Amino acid sequence: MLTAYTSDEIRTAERALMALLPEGTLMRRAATALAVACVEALPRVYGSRVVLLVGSGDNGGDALYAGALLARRGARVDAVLAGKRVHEDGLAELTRAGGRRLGLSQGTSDPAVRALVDRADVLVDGLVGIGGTGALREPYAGLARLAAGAPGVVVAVDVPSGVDASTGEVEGDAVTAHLTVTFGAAKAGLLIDPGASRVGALRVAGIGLGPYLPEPGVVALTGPDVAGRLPRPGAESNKYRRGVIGVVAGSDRFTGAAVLAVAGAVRAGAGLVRFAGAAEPVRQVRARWPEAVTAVVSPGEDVKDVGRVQAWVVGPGMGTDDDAHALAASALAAGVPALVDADGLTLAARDRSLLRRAAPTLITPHTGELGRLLGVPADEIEARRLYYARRAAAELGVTVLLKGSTTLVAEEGGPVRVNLTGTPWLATGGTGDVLAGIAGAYLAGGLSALDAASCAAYVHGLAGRAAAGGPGGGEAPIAALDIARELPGAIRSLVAGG
Ligand SMILES: NC(=O)C1=CN([C@@H]2O[C@H](COP(=O)(O)OP(=O)(O)OC[C@H]3O[C@@H](n4cnc5c(N)ncnc54)[C@H](O)[C@@H]3O)[C@@H](O)[C@H]2O)[C@@H](O)CC1
Ligand SMILES: [K+]
Repeated sequence: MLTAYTSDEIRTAERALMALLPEGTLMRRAATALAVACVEALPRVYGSRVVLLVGSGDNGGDALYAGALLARRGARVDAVLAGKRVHEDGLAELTRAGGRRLGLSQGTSDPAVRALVDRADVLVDGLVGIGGTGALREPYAGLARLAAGAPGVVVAVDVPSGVDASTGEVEGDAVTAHLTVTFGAAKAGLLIDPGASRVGALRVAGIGLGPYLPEPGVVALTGPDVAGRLPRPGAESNKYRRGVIGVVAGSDRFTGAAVLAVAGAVRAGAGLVRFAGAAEPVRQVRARWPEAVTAVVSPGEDVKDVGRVQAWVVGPGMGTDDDAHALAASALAAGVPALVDADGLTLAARDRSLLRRAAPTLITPHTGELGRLLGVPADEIEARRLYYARRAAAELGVTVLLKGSTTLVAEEGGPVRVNLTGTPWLATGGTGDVLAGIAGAYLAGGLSALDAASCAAYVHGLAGRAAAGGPGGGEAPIAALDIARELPGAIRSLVAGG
């Protein structure tokens, strides 16, 4: 499991470790790791051009010491000093190694600065790290904008400047890096969008913090973590033991959501899928998925009559009228785990009592749906994903899988799980319905809501990548059913450790 921390947690651990080491040891460790990363990013060090954007704190100090190491190996190193202060020992070290310095007396539009940035093979962002607060101020903001047009490799020191290391929030301008070398442990903000998309490749450089770190507030499951959690049939299994999932989805107007949710459930390995809905989606599910047991439910009928179910998925494409409400309410009245998605969430935004259940409840909103549930604009949720995922879990008393650029799974009192698989091509209609089916199958298979949600997001992301990828490399658009098709292969390779 990958663990990630806030700036304060990192600082506390650093202080504890620093107290035991000679002064400057940690910075030298950090700078060495940074220099190694720069060396690896360059075709050759000797004669290459390295430009350091140096802020006034220790983040700038790291850049200066790393610059000194690169200068000693024959790189031409220029430091652009952006702050009112500078790490004096670091600057002295760079100067001794033959590096040069440039002030910003003429501001960030200084042609000399622009020329340096334009010709840099590697641009090192040492403006701010975990000491950054709020939006980048000038002249740092101007340098971040300049870095955006840099033709060379942009390497961020600890954190891309402008990204909140604790949350991933980005208030103003921020550096977009090709590579981020972060020290001691991952920071939560490097894993969560919008910050995560500024990070590029992430390298965690050990500096010995491990024993001093607290329980993490943010974690990410790795392949083996997911493989070890997935329900797997044993010799004693039968379809009922493996988990019967009930799906309430689709309507006479929207039939595709029903087919897709059932596809996810079947392909994720549910023992049995029971589908309950209006006549037209039932017809379509039957035609596409003969494995599913279907029942037409007329308005006013109770879904409990369709047979035994170990977890319900309620919502995709079911509509939001009174009949849909009654149907959702009858499924959610069951004392088994339930997943509420899509139209089910719109219904719950109007009538929160739908989510007040004794059995585990997992909701799978995108930012718009969560916005309606919490009464907050969607773009506000997009900007502060970690905060709102946690808040929703606490306020609604449910497990929350917040979909989007980085999927988060939050439950009150525990660390938030970030999903690291996926591809931007997944942002297309119907993929959420497949995800609901997968997570529902895992709930029915006995996983907790937290594990069902995070394992489903992981395999859904893997299958999405497989669907988008081709034999020649690169990625192409995908359709939601492609994800269901790729699920068995994705799960097979995951379980095999591939
Ligand atoms: N503490 C330690 O033991 C270690 C720290 N290291 C480095 O030290 C960094 C933290 O150093 P600092 O605590 O000095 O903090 P930073 O260097 O991250 O930033 C603080 C400086 O940036 C300015 N600043 C903050 N927010 C700003 C904004 N929005 N716009 C413009 N300027 C802003 C502050 O006025 C202050 O001068 C880490 O990220 C890491 O790079 C590493 O050397 C490893 C060891
Ligand atoms: K930085």
